[in-house]
Amino acid sequence: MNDQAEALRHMVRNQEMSDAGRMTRIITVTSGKGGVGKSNFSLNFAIALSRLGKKVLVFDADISMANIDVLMGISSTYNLYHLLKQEKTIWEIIQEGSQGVHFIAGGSGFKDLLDLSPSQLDFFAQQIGRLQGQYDIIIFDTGAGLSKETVKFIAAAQETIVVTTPEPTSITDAYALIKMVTAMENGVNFKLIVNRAVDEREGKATADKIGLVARRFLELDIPVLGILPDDPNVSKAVKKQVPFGIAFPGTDASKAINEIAYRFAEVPGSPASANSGVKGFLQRMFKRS
Ligand SMILES: Nc1ncnc2c1ncn2[C@@H]1O[C@H](COP(=O)(O)OP(=O)(O)OP(=O)(O)O)[C@@H](O)[C@H]1O
Repeated sequence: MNDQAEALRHMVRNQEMSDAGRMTRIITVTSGKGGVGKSNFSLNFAIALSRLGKKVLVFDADISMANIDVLMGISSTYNLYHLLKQEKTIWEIIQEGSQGVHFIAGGSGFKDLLDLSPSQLDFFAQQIGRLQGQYDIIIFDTGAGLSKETVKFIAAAQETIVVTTPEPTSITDAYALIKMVTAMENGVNFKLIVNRAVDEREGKATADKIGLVARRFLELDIPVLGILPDDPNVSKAVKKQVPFGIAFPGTDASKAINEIAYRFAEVPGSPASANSGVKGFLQRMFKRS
């Protein structure tokens, strides 16, 4: 086991007593179209929440195109692949990233998380179960589009954030994703992030387009969690491999994400029940469909 994993394991164990009652809020971040800024949002949202004193874990659940570690310029020795192969425990694949945010790097090599053998699935569920009470917020950053496993993450999470840009292709794909998930799963709690808006007006118009059709054809209300501006410093930060919230704390995108995190943290998640937290997540993730 590497030193960092050892240190994390001890840290988490030491906190087990005091944190046992923590109710973890589980969020899935997804998008219909690729390249809309989902991973940048997930990571910088986690950093902003961490600055507000929340203990956050980002789980890179994009099995084919994982890149949360790349966005932070951290090379990961162990990742999701090693957990799924039962080679490492959950504590051995959790790493500490920027601003104290913990993360699990995505692994490649698995076509589908749900094509695991029963013993691999058992191990996975048991290891995820160990996260119970350890974090305030766990963010699952999924791949774009609608794979079988993304649907499972969406169905299992308490809240699903759909990221879109104002481009018509992105809007169409975001709505298609919401529509397809709604046809398969009941009661998904969607929220919308409009990324790369040239101004507030364009952001609101984008949200209205999705909100209107969702209300009319799906009878769904999709609240807007926030609007992020198109900001050249985001791309500069990506090239530097430093999250934009850290590389450019005063830039427009950072200010917007801090506000979004503040509002998000203010509003409690669903009330605590047997179905919330990690336990509820696992029950929904592995329920027979
Ligand atoms: N608010 C923004 N302003 C300007 N550029 C942005 C913004 N958000 C994202 N980008 C640009 O879009 C690129 C893609 O972002 P990101 O990798 O987060 O998208 P993604 O949706 O996670 O992609 P994938 O579908 O491949 O997982 C970034 O490298 C950055 O250059």
